[in-house]
Amino acid sequence: MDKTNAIISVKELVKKYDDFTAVQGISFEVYENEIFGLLGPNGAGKTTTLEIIETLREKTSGEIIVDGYSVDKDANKIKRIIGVQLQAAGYYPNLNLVELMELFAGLYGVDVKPMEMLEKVNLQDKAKAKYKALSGGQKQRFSIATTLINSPKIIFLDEPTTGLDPQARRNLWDLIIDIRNNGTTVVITTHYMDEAEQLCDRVAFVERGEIIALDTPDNLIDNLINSGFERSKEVKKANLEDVFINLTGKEWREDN
Ligand SMILES: Nc1ncnc2c1ncn2[C@@H]1O[C@H](COP(=O)(O)OP(=O)(O)OP(=O)(O)O)[C@@H](O)[C@H]1O
Repeated sequence: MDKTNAIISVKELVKKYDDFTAVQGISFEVYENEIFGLLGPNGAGKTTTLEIIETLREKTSGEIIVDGYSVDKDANKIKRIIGVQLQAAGYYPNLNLVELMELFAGLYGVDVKPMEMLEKVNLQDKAKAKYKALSGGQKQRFSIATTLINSPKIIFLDEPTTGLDPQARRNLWDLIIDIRNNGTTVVITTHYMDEAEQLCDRVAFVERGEIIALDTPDNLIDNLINSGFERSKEVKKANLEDVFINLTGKEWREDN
């Protein structure tokens, strides 16, 4: 696995909404086959940046290359090699999961076996269930399965675990790691720092449209400690989430 081959290259990206500059000339690379996290406060510019890379939003200036293709010249080629989560509103609530998979496969013009796609995200038992009858975790897993329909080289996940219980989050982490291990690059945004620490090979912190740090979670934490940082409270060897998982188990559950 060549970790230093850039599959996404963003140079001096600027996005203005009228006179407000949401993205202020950021540059970064995402390496092939890594899980890359975009972190930062609400309104920092993460979704804007992702949607410009996904060719869904126009940039103001800058250069973006995705797997050798420029967003300016080859947006359609980029669309073919990426997977993007749809907003839930895009799912017809009265179709079952197999029917929805067939619909999406038709839209992409690819031939996939719906059951195989559902198996990838452990939803084979829900094949005949309607989307609206799924739990929050199952909905997220289904939407991740739809990103894989066109066998993409890169998938983009915008806050995929927001609102999920601890087990469902961990199941989703395992799933995302599996997807990476099978050769797909993953770009993810999250507001959960424990999640970024567990999941991401590298993270970029975005603040007011600028990248203020970019490194592996380990290096960022070590740098902070080396600068003399100490937590104000002694950290115990377990936290309340460990208690939750210990009490309720961490295996796949019917409803998460
Ligand atoms: N279509 C738009 N028109 C005007 N301003 C916008 C538009 N979309 C986003 N913005 C503004 O751009 C800034 C960045 O928004 P963006 O959604 O990219 O942030 P974010 O980092 O993804 O935030 P969150 O964590 O809340 O999802 C915000 O101030 C937002 O209000």
